Amino acid sequence: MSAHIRAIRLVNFRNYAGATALLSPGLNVLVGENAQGKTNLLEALAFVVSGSSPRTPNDSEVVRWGEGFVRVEARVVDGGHERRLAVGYAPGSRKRLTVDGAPVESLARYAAGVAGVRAVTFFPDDLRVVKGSPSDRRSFLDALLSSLRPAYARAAAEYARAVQQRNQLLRRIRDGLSSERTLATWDRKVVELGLVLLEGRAAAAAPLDEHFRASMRALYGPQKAAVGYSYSATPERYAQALREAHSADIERGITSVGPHRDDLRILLEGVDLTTYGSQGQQRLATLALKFAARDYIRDATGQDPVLLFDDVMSELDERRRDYLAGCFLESTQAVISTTNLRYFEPGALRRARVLGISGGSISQTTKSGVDNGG
Ligand SMILES: Nc1ncnc2c1ncn2[C@@H]1O[C@H](COP(=O)(O)OP(=O)(O)OP(=O)(O)O)[C@@H](O)[C@H]1O
Repeated sequence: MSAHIRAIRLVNFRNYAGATALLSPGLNVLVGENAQGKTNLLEALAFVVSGSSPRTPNDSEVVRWGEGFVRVEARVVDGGHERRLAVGYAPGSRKRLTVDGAPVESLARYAAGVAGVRAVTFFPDDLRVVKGSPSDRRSFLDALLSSLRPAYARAAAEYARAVQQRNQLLRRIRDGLSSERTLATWDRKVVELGLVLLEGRAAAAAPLDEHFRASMRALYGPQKAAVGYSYSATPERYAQALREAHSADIERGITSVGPHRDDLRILLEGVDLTTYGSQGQQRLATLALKFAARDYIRDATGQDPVLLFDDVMSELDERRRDYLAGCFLESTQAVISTTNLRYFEPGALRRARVLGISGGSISQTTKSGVDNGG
């Protein structure tokens, strides 16, 4: 069986001064009124599993206002084995990541599942993956691939820096401060790193498409859905395309070709959902992409990631809600927030662990069903 989170402790995490929650395998429901801390608890679960927040690149934001540090601990059960994870951060110092008390020096390694557990998250902002800009879709792909391979995460970070430096050089050439001959060195570096990204993304494209189609069939309907990678230059043509763009790039002062210009196209019956999708279609396609990510991780690792989904039920019709509740119940572990328990049918709730969230505290309600959790 795949790993699941048995318990989490939050200290100074957003609106939580100090709180503990026990979780079960299968479905866990966080219920509470608006602005009580449901989203923050889901974020804390992702924070302790991956070492950073999926909602903000700025760690200081998760530190409770007026406090000097944040700490989140979790106990993860993997087969018969239990691991203790902890992420601590004080603004101005390095983030501290530990597994069973031993420091993990590299965030990329921690994020790529060193602790034996991964998460797929859904926050309302994630609708951007479908309706937002190409960079939102690239971030989705990069986060997924980084959660599987620290080498990919490192290449993505180095590639972004290399492109920035190349752009600076382009502007210097344009302003007559450097010679065009100096570009060749940067082209080589950019291509070397860019190819790591292109090859990783290309290898993921077909399985993601297959999983996305299957999820859309179940969530949306029989219409043909597809997700496809759209290149500014294919891996084979990349180096040449970069060379051919030299004079245009110098004129504009930006690198116009490479994985930082690519996109993921999300289609339903051939129609681009980014441009033409209805709200409901965009929402279901976002969810289907998240399930596709789950399936991709499962194929790659043999382990089910934990699903952390914020307020997914409210905008869906009853049939789709019931279908989703079934998926969550069958997951290794799903933690789902809601303002209203009526979005779950009674049979599903009986098999779920329900946690009440109010004003930054968590009340543990009992769970009749799969196990008694603790
Ligand atoms: N760093 C922080 N320190 C203290 N409080 C914070 C911090 N960041 C956010 N908050 C507060 O936490 C509260 C709870 O937010 P959260 O998004 O978790 O609510 P929620 O229960 O998911 O509500 P909703 O149902 O409206 O989405 C908000 O009032 C927010 O202002």
